[in-house]
Amino acid sequence: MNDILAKILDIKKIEIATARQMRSEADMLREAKSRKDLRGFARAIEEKIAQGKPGVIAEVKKASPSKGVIRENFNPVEIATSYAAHGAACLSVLTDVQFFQGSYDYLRQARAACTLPVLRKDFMIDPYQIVHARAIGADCILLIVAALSPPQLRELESVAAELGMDVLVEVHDRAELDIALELNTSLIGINNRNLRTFETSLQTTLDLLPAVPEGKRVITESGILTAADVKLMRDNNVDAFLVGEAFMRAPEPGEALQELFFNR
Ligand SMILES: O=C(O)c1ccccc1NCC(=O)[C@H](O)[C@H](O)COP(=O)(O)O
Repeated sequence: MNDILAKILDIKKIEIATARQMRSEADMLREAKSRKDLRGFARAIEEKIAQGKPGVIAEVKKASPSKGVIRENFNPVEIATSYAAHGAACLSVLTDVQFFQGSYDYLRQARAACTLPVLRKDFMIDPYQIVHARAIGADCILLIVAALSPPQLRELESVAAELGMDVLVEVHDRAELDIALELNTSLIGINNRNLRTFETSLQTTLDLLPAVPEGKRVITESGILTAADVKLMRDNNVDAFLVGEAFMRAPEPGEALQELFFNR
């Protein structure tokens, strides 16, 4: 495993142990199960695509390991409202504090500001985090194949399913894709960014596409910056996108979304 991912996962283990001491899993589970406000994440993407539009997961991200601070003037409520007004299907909100300057409050605030389903974008390695994700309002969780063994993936997917949540499983190469295809989820995120080198190439999505069977929904992630990038993907029948930086660097993130995806 590469250094940055290993470092992130080591810190997650400490965070989870601390969180468990502060609040028991049983208590968190009660809160998660008491919420009756699930929003269908996969369904929202499919609805956009059924209308002939791209399904855009719009990211709420202040900073990242590869880019440092991306957006100084960071207001999750304004960003979420803007995304919702300009045709996003869903939100992705970074909750990792140390590496992405995210926060649980950002997720709560962004979700409360609109009616879009929300992905908790974090490094999930333990059932506690999934229960916590639902307790703070998330509708979907991310599972990164590079960070988890197949039994862990199955366990975490089943915890999410018990809570009614959707799962986005993320891959970067063919071996990871083969593992992801063993899961139940339809949402296959192909991350164009190599998390070891941070090199980003849309060719990653194009290379893996032929190996994805019917019935799975490919979401191309990372490095979508221009109209030409969107066209390349759509010309290859990729209709779902996860985009952060291109929107976060724009003065008005929702307008940037509309410009990139809908003013064609
Ligand atoms: O972006 C990073 O530096 C990074 C490093 C280590 C693990 C994950 C990382 N990024 C998370 C993402 O997947 C992106 O936030 C997401 O795909 C959006 O990408 P972009 O449109 O390029 O901001």
